[in-house]
Amino acid sequence: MGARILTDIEGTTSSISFVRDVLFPYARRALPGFVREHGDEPDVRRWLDQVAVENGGVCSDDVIVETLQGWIDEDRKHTALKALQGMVWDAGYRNADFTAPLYPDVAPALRAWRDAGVPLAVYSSGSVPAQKLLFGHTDAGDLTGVFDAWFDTAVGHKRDADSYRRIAAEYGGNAGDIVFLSDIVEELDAAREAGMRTVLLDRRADYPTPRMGNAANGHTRVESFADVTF
Ligand SMILES: CSCCC(=O)C(=O)COP(=O)(O)O
Ligand SMILES: [Mg+2]
Repeated sequence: MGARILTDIEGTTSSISFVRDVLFPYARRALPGFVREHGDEPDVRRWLDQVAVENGGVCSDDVIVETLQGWIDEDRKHTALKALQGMVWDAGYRNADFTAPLYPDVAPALRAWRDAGVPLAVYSSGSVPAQKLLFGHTDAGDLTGVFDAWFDTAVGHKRDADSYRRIAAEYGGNAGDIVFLSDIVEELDAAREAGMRTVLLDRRADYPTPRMGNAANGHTRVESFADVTF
């Protein structure tokens, strides 16, 4: 079987600043109103209840919202936060409050790989619905159709090799056929431990100092999707 691509989002297909300076502040601002309006819906309540449990049990929605806002400030990759953020961003994309900028090399490469028959998948800490929203509203159009599979922290955390083993089992093929693209060395280390091939995206806009030598920890290093080979 040939190569299969698995890509991260933040720092890999889209800038860190889009996620930190646009998406996270939007979610932070919109969360109180969202919880007031939708907090009784079972699909929302179950995530709010998980946050309450982490807070030691029963607590008010105001406390839950403050907890979630604190987690946003810490960039915590908690599955409940990520699920709720995705629901909040839905309104932002639908109202055209923002679109998702991709690095300019990303859409052409994804389309070319797709046209060449290379399977494509996403693995992000953002929930699968949030991933689909982002790729459905990029500045290069709706790219959801290029992807064959989507993975989030339901398979486990991104620095844990077992997450990549689960992805390999679900995505199909051998782990060694999967090429994981990410800006985070610790994620690439975990993917390599699971047998995947790895490519470090080292984008100047996100990482002003090039990560050469030890800083790349043996992972193939590129600055653009145009330079990814497999
Ligand atoms: C699905 S877009 C939002 C990305 C996000 O919430 C996040 O935490 C970024 O994580 P990634 O694993 O893509 O670096
Ligand atoms: Mg990333």
